[in-house]
Amino acid sequence: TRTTRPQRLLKAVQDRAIRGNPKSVISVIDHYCRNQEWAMNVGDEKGFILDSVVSELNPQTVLELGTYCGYSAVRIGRLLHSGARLLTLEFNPDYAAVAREVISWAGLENTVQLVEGASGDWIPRLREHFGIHTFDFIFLDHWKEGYLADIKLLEECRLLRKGTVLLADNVVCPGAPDYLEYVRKSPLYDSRYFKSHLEYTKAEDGLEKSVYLG
Ligand SMILES: CCc1ncnc2c1ncn2[C@@H]1O[C@H](/C=C/CNC(=O)c2cc(-c3ccc(F)cc3)cc(O)c2O)[C@@H](O)[C@H]1O
Ligand SMILES: [Mg+2]
Repeated sequence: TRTTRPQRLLKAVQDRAIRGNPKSVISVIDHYCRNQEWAMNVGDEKGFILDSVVSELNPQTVLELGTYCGYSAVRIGRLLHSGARLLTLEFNPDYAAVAREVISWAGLENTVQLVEGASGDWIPRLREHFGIHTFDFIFLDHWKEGYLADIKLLEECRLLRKGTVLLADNVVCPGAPDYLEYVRKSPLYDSRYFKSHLEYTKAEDGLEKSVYLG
């Protein structure tokens, strides 16, 4: 049977990237997705904005919603300092299997932990299961209609603290209108839009950065 898109992306990483070198894993995926087969990674242009937010914050505890092939987990994980941890949630077992390989090829298996399952099931259990108190940084890149429910659940579970930064991908394309309205109207957040482009294309897209005011 045919391979899947994520499996073909993984093969490109294994064939072309240098083991243990996150930078080469990132550039191989970007080159492959720009020149051979598009995939819904945050990509290099929005990825540069993601890098600057993470580098400025220097977070110790990070949560990612929606691992897919692990591109943004590698992007974020490579910037974390020793002792810092990224938990990434992915409910599709096939995507999770590919992402584990990509994360391992980048040599980030001790920094990035992939947890298989639905965000709504796992968020209420993160404290007791992983000893997490609160998150410093959260990257939202899963189903766009799930963003709003998950940010409210994170509030309810008290996993946000004064200054927690949430960064949401695709707030223009495909769009997350209910999430945008919420974070921009709520007095709990200080929100701003970083205009960019949809990965590997000229279409507009952007990231919404929201700081929880607590
Ligand atoms: C149940 C909660 C829950 N819990 C845990 N994991 C979950 C989950 N819900 C989903 N997942 C996983 O997350 C990833 C989904 C990501 C969804 N992303 C886009 O749809 C998207 C689309 C475009 C675009 C496509 C086509 C265009 F023409 C334009 C733009 C561009 C982008 O950057 C995009 O991120 C997959 O791995 C899911 O298995
Ligand atoms: Mg995305």
